[in-house]
Amino acid sequence: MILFENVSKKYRGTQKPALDGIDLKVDRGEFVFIVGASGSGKSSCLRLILREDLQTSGKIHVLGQDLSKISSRKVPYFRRNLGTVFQDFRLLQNKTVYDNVAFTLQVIGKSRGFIQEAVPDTLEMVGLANKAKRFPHELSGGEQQRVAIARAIVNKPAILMADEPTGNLDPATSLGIMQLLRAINASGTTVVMATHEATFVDIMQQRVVELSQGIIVRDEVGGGYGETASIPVSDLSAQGMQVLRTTEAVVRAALAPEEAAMLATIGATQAPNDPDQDPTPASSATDAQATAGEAADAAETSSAAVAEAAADAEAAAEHAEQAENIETTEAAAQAAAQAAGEPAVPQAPATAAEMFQPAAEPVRREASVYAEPAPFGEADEEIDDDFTDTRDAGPQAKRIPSFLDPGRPMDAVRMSETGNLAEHLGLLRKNDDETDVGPVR
Ligand SMILES: Nc1ncnc2c1ncn2[C@@H]1O[C@H](COP(=O)(O)OP(=O)(O)OP(=O)(O)O)[C@@H](O)[C@H]1O
Repeated sequence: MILFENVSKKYRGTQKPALDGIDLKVDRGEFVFIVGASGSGKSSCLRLILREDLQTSGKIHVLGQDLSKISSRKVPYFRRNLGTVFQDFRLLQNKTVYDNVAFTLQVIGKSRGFIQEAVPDTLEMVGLANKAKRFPHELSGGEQQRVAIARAIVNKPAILMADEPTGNLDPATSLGIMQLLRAINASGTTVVMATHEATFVDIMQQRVVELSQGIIVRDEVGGGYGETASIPVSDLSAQGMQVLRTTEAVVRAALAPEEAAMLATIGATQAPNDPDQDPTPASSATDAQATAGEAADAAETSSAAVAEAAADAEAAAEHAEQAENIETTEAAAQAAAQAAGEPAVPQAPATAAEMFQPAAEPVRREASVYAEPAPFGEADEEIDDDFTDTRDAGPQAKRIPSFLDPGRPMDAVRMSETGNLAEHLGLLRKNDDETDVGPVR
């Protein structure tokens, strides 16, 4: 689906290439994080995939097309198959939420009937059905990013590219955005996301491609953010470590209600401990009711874990004033407050059960049904790409995210207390002089 062969990119007037001999293959349905310190080449990589720029050498194929052979005239057609989301949302300020999303379809000449159906469906999916008439300045940052995501997916792209989509958002809001991206991926869309958000990368356990000075230094399935892309561990005080751990504990705990709902849904439809099976909706009204009831029960149970994590985070936040080089204190406290007093994910589109139902059948039928994109040029004969296949057979489409795996223990707070999280994050390593100065988590 995306293939880089020995790709280099050198900008005019620069000494070193931004990308230096990159080989990368992304298959249909994958969720890939691209991580790395600032300036490592993440955005350059995304820009090449989008054909916003051309490589200096090497070959790039996306959706079966050799990008260097697509004429400028055909580039807009090519891009119809790619959705893009950026850190700064890039919404049209003088248009309503509805019109921002509809505009994408109007530009490419979709019929009014199609637009009238697709836009509400997509807004429903991102949880903004009731904000269709609002203008961007009337929305929170998280809501604006949801509009941007709706705009990116309304034309059912094969690939969703996200460049630091949570960069301007607080942890709790970011969590909702990540859940949304995960649901979109679960419906079959390939997601490629450049990010500095170590916590989410660690938790989601998807494929991680790490860049350092334009070179891929790691390509790992189910990886974490990695130390070289993170803060220098040696700089962390004990209190700082505690905050770091607690932040992840809070995020995990905040996920718990949804996990519980997911598990209840899965439990109603498939054998436990079988993460390879796709969750499918309940087969009858009775089943659906039972599932909803179980989800509610499970969510209630898990709220205790949320409260516990919140208390833990508040305690950590008190200590964190002394922690140098750590700016996550406020974020941890915010997440704690969210977890303690409000629904765990205030920006989430709906209840946990509703959130995950679209990832199964309804999404494929409605806003996330990814029809075959219209052809935009001659097919590349060299590459036997799966561009025209149906979308729901991707590897991730059949996979439950690993942290929702019923077989995986999920006592995040306990993990935090016992130091297992630190181990998971690689924070127990001593004398690590390989770390790069990256973003503060
Ligand atoms: N248009 C440009 N002209 C010249 N140099 C550029 C240009 N764009 C990027 N670079 C350089 O290429 C290198 C990689 O930049 P890139 O934006 O891809 O990194 P990044 O990993 O996305 O960084 P960040 O996380 O800060 O966004 C950097 O050294 C940057 O200065």
